[in-house]
Amino acid sequence: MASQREGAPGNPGVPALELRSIGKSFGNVRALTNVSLSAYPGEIHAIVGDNGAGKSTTMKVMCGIHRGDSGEMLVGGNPIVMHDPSEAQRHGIAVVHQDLALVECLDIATNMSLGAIPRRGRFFLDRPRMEREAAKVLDDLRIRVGSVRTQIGLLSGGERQIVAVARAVRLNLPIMLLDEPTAALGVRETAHVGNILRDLRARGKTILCISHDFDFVFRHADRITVMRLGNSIATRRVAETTRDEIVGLITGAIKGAASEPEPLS
Ligand SMILES: Nc1ncnc2c1ncn2[C@@H]1O[C@H](COP(=O)(O)OP(=O)(O)OP(=O)(O)O)[C@@H](O)[C@H]1O
Repeated sequence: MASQREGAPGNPGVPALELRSIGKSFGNVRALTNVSLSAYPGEIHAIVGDNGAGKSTTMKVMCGIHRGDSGEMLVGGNPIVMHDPSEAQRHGIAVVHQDLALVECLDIATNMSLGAIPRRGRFFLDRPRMEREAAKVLDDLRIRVGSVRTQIGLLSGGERQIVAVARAVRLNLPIMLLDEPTAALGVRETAHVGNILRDLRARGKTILCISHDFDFVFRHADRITVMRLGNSIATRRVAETTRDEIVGLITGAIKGAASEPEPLS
């Protein structure tokens, strides 16, 4: 059995989440040919690539929306098969989707509880607890979006994005997947999300994050996996690569190698 020390930040140990040679087609469209990556506890792992490279499809495989046609997914070293996205939480995976998946006509507290609604007895919604828990998570993350009774539809794009991140944080699961978490954010909010992810990393969580935002990736990520034409072609430590190298890998100007460095030295 893996010791606690193995999972600690700075020690490679067992990957929290691993993809091995995942392939996925939609009819005649080969979205993924061969995607392999390993993300470790205490790591922020960015996934980058050009439009259509297969990043979102990879994310959807990792959260149970799609199943690979080939290959394997492992959580904590154990192979898993998800039949439905609702199974992701059971495997310790929280997700922030690109479309945020928030319900506009519901308030912040309810949205933050979706998927894990606090109840009194079997049937009754525990509204006070729901509001208390949502307010505490927002407060802990120093997120100021007004009352938790505010309807999501009244929030700005950036505020919604932050609420979606807070909802995933509230689940307190070991693995967090984020698809373009800073897409709608200004400079200050982007820095805030970066700090939230760093806090989670310090608590030993595994963060996998699709991003086009190189500033964000180079400031916050530990490693970067580059995808190209449905393949994971390279994984680099941020400390040991450059933007030029990553751009070269994305565009094909630099050929990827099969080798994958261990997470942190
Ligand atoms: N449900 C689907 N049905 C058919 N083709 C799909 C489907 N989902 C993705 N694809 C195709 O798979 C390929 C990879 O798409 P994917 O969305 O994973 O790329 P991406 O790297 O996330 O791109 P972007 O940065 O533009 O979001 C594309 O050719 C896309 O058209």
